[in-house]
Amino acid sequence: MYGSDKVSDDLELTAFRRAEKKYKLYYDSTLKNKKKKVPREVDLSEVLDFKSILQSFNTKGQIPAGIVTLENHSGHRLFCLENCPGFYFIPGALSVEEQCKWIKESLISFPQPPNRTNHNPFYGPMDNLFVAAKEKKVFVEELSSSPAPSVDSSLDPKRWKLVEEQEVSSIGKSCKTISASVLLRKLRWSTLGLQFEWSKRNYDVSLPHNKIPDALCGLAKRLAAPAMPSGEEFKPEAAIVNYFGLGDTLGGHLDDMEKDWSKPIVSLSLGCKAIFLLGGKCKEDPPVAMFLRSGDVVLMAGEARECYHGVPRIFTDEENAEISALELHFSKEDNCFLDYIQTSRININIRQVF
Ligand SMILES: O=C(O)CCC(=O)C(=O)O
Ligand SMILES: [Fe+2]
Repeated sequence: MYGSDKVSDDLELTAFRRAEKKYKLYYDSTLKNKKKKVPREVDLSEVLDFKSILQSFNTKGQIPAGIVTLENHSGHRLFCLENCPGFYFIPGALSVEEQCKWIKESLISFPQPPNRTNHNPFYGPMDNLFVAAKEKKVFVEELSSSPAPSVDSSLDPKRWKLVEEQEVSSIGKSCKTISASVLLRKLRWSTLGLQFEWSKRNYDVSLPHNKIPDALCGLAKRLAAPAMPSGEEFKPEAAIVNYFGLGDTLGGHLDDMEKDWSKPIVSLSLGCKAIFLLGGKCKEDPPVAMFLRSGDVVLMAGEARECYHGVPRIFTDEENAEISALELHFSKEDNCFLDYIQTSRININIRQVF
């Protein structure tokens, strides 16, 4: 494509789409670097950095124009944007211990049935994916003529059996196999509490579900408090856990399937640093880009719930991922968590549905 065509093509895109393109991971393929993929350089100078805003507020009492700050009951500093009422950013709201706890839960217990994941339609409800990946197990398709009825009626009735790596060679070549570690890498979401049905873009209350775990419920209630209508307590009824690997993005969208938009969405960031885009009520409005680091929390309530938002980029390189505290913590534990989080980001967003 000629340069001039590219410019006019870009002008036809919405401002939100242009920002997504600006920050997305692309690789430069120069002749010299045919073998090694080199990420294209991106100008990050316009990305809001609440960590440094917090630092300069704490040291010099300075705050950039258009940003206001307040303190919550646990002494955390919150930042709001003057032109986006209902948006709150709490840098470093979660301690390293809390971050590690929620990373582990996101990998071990949140993808467990009856919670559903992006793997359900193909593989059916899947137990202990993380442990299976750690033990290098392999899923083998069972070629049964009378498959057991599955919990989720939309599922492909094929059933998958977990076997040890060594057993694979003794299984007929006609059976499909896939290693648990590949499936763990391909885990993109799990849903907790009331189950969100992506195909219908709605909650399907008839699907079996567990309540949001008490500890997550308590955390969400505490974090949500500053964004709640006065005198009301947040009721966490559903959560979506997003798993991002290098190159994964979350396109611009609105979360509009909950009944009462005065209630916030409580969004926790874990693992590698990301860029978050907060746009306006239409995609033509230019979005604000900001960094989301492990431990940051975002609340979106009221008008902010009507704003397009998305995640065009995560950073997994040593300099930009900013996960050294997590690495230190996990290096004393199981290597599997360390391996996973070094190239991943997890987002848990908690919602009141009714
Ligand atoms: O990953 C994030 O920070 C945002 C997630 C989000 O917007 C969503 O799941 O609706
Ligand atoms: Fe969202």
